[in-house]
Amino acid sequence: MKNYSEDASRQYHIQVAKGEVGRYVILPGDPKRCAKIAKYFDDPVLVADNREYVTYTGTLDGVKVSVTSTGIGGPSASIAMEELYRCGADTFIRIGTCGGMQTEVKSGDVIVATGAIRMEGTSKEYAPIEFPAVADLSVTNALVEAAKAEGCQYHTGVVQCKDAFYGQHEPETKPVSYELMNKWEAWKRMGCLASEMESAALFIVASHLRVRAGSCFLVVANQEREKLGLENPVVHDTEKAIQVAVQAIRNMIKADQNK
Ligand SMILES: O=P(O)(O)O[C@H]1O[C@H](CO)[C@@H](O)[C@H]1O
Ligand SMILES: O=c1cc[nH]c(=O)[nH]1
Repeated sequence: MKNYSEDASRQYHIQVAKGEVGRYVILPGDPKRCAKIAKYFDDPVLVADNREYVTYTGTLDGVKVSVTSTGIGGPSASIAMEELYRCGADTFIRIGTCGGMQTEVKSGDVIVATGAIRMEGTSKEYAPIEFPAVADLSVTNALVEAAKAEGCQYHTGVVQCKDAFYGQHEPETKPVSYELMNKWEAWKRMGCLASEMESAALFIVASHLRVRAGSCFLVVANQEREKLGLENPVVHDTEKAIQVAVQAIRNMIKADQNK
């Protein structure tokens, strides 16, 4: 593909060059989360800061690792993964925030996604809707092992992805969100744990590129608990979920070294 970047050695959006990232990359949505994640690396260096894409590279257990923010939604997340892949990355862990959907999913809990509902647009430009958005098994196992080791309250299962954040939170005010309102009940009955915005696109792009991807999230709040009058504080501290993602990368490094 033609590279539109002024500096042709750098990817157009993330402004990273080949070799500047490790094969293991943590993907938060929020660019401000990158510095918090890089603090867990040895010798972290800011590689690039362009648009919503902030990248740091350092090491974990002597192995080169990176963090790149993806911004909000599938379009920018897919760009991050495609360009990071061109720079040498092949193992990705998204660490995000989500809204709980099952009553047992509480604010502050951690979710590890095993798959994602493709109610967003980006993944449909990569694969027919029949192809499932599934997390890589080795990354998912590494995340579960990490969640156990970190001693957090965690859940594993399917998450839902959409493009309209306010379609999730105020569907009754948005006529075209009727489809989402109806399907929301079906997803809940099928056990869908939480809603967020990037994993479906990331899992499908990962399948397309034949790379490994998984996701973990902090549950910020749960609108279903709110509706039932159950306790539902808002939690913003992503530190525990970050620690799970970092430990999962360490687990992946170890597993890959023992192959
Ligand atoms: O906290 P991040 O990683 O951005 O993830 C969630 O938060 C944003 C919406 O507030 C969406 O990107 C959603 O997926
Ligand atoms: O409810 C929520 C919280 C975070 N992110 C989402 O997409 N939804």
